[in-house]
Amino acid sequence: MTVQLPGSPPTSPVPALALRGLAKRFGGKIAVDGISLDVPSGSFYGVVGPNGAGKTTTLSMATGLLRPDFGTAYIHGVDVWTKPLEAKKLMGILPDGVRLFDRLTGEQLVTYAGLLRGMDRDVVAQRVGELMAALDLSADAGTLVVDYSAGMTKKIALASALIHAPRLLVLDEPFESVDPVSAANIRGILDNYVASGGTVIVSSHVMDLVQRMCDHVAVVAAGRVLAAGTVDEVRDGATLEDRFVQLVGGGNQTGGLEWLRTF
Ligand SMILES: Nc1ncnc2c1ncn2[C@@H]1O[C@H](COP(=O)(O)OP(=O)(O)OP(=O)(O)O)[C@@H](O)[C@H]1O
Repeated sequence: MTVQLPGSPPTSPVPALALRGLAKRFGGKIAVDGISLDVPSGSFYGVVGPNGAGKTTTLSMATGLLRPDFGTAYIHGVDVWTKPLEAKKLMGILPDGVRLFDRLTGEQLVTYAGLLRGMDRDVVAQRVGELMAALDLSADAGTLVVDYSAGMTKKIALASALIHAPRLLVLDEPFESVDPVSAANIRGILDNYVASGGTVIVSSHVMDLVQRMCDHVAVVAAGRVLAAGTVDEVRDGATLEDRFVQLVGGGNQTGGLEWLRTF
């Protein structure tokens, strides 16, 4: 991946996701401060950054969930904000913290996601069964989503994002609350998906996971891209975690809080 200048069109070959000068302000707070980058087609791309860095805001603008103040996003060359229907067909999204229709059962929710995409009912039924089995949710297919645990909710939302076999998957914190066995299952599904030409973008705080799982990474802080490229380019001989701390700053702020040692 390369960082692009704001305003320049997507390069050839067409990236799976191209961001151009994205910016967003909430009141007096600049959440995203002009982010431009290309995510190559077929890459497994990590987006990392400290809390409040602007990752969710950037991914929301990239996927048509939040209108940018400036800039735009292209999915496989299709402008998300001028051709939203065409762009949305190309992607599956696992948003962070967005409410699901949780009065449906898990099976109904994923079926609904497929039918909303205009898919054939028989194809949907077959894929729902396969997805529930792959994500170890078959036994809870008939349980209301409102009664799912946090990890099960993540998995059913992921199934809903996968049902139409999109070319690009954008997953905000897909492993949060997910147990290690399920996380390994999900990683296996995503690895196969990338191996067959799909593109995955994940945001995560777990550097070790990103280093092992992704081939590209962008480090975002204070609404800007601090570094982006292949994981090996960005970590530059160090671990991704050490490089992250170096880039973002902070580190050992363990002074103070003496009162915590007074019991
Ligand atoms: N709807 C909103 N209204 C006001 N401020 C917001 C809103 N959404 C995000 N922000 C602010 O924008 C900044 C970026 O938030 P964002 O959620 O994009 O960060 P993040 O990198 O995803 O953080 P985290 O890793 O903690 O999930 C933060 O300062 C946050 O408080």
